[in-house]
Amino acid sequence: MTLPIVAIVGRPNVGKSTLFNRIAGERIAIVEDKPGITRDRIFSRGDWSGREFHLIDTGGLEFGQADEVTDHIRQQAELAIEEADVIVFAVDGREGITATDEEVSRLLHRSKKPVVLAVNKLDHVKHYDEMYEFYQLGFEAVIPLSSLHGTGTGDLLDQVIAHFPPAMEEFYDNDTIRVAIIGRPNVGKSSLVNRILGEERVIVSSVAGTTRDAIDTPLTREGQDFVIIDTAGMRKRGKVYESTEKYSVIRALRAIDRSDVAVVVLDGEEGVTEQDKRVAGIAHETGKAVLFVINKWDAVEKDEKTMNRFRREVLDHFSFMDYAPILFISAKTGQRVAQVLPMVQEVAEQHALRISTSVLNQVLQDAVMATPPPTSKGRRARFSYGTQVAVKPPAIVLFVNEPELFHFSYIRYLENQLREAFGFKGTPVRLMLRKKNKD
Ligand SMILES: Nc1nc2c(ncn2[C@@H]2O[C@H](COP(=O)(O)OP(=O)(O)OP(=O)(O)O)[C@@H](O)[C@H]2O)c(=O)[nH]1
Ligand SMILES: Nc1nc2c(ncn2[C@@H]2O[C@H](COP(=O)(O)OP(=O)(O)OP(=O)(O)O)[C@@H](O)[C@H]2O)c(=O)[nH]1
Repeated sequence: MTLPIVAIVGRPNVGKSTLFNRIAGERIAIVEDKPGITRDRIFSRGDWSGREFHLIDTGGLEFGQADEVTDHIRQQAELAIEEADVIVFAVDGREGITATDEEVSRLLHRSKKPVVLAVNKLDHVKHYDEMYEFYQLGFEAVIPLSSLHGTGTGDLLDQVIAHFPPAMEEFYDNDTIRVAIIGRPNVGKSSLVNRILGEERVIVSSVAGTTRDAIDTPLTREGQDFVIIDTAGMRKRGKVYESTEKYSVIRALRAIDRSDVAVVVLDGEEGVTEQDKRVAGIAHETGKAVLFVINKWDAVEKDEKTMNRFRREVLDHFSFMDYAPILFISAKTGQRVAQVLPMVQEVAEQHALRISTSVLNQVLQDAVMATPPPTSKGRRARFSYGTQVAVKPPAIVLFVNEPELFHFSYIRYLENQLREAFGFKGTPVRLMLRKKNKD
């Protein structure tokens, strides 16, 4: 399902980042616990009243050609207008309306996108009168709030989700493997898609795109249906933000949401960049199966150690995704491109793997026997049993006596034991601790 995108825009210092952190709050904290994940505090997920969404702080985006502050804000607003489903326009309730606020308002009005005006920095109810002036900007939803204290953000989110488009239906049946080809600009995504479609064993069906902003290509290979979710349809040539690398992350978000498997394309010539980490991190956090494809391998000067060196580089940067297989290919010459779809199929199967409770517990009991859980503060950690509660990705609940006695490193140990026994190649595995009630 495609999650709606909410973008926060506004001039500098009105409190966009503070508001972003407030809304993203808990999730950011959770994510930061995991070592190795880049947290740039520009993209996050939020949820409110059971509706999940992506949140973007456009203030954190860099725009190549912006010299003036107003240029910069205009570009943020344009990006929000293009990409967001709902725009949160933040202003400083203490300073009143500025010329820049008025200019942004005009742009937003012209776009006809739903806008919720967040009148920030009203830390006390007695300041709420300040908000009335902002009705002059012509937006219907005007919400007084304090991002600092967290007051008013609930009312803001009520308004935001009221403007969400209805949940979009997927047309593909459950057996169809949905593949997102993602990566930063110029790594060769389009070239790879074209190569795959040109493969002998692939039958491309002619069904047109099924959602409003992605071009989907359904195909069949040896009886297995796939759909390649291409982000090309979202490309708007000539826009200022086209040149910004972070823009491509927004494109990737949409595609990843709808996929089972994310094929993360890296440039073999250039190596791994921060941007790659951001894109791949999204696939990991959203629980998709992942396959790394190192493209342009034809252009890399190689000796017998090059492949291993690159593999190590990938592992260094993506230590939190060491489950993902790595393929070295050339979209240009076609080298190993024929292995991409079979590998996608393999990780998709692992992503949907269901382990019976009895088999699961044999493995877990053996693991606990071999290395018992730690003792801490004189209390002994005890594991009772585990059960798989979900697939895509596999999620396993571990019932224990005291969840807080189980450290990250021990959970990681159990995960490794499960991977050794069951594979789970290419898929994240979620392990969750629950306190077992005394019986
Ligand atoms: N009193 C008060 N101060 C706030 C509130 N929200 C943000 N601030 C302060 O305003 C300043 C700017 O906040 P930021 O969140 O960095 O603002 P921003 O809009 O992201 O700024 P840029 O990154 O420059 O675009 C900081 O000193 C915040 O602590 C609020 O609700 N009340
Ligand atoms: N040497 C070499 N060049 C490649 C290979 N694959 C793609 N390229 C080149 O890399 C450039 C970018 O390829 P695209 O397929 O357009 O890359 P993309 O990732 O779709 O780029 P965006 O549309 O900007 O997102 C082009 O000049 C391709 O010819 C490859 O396997 N080897």
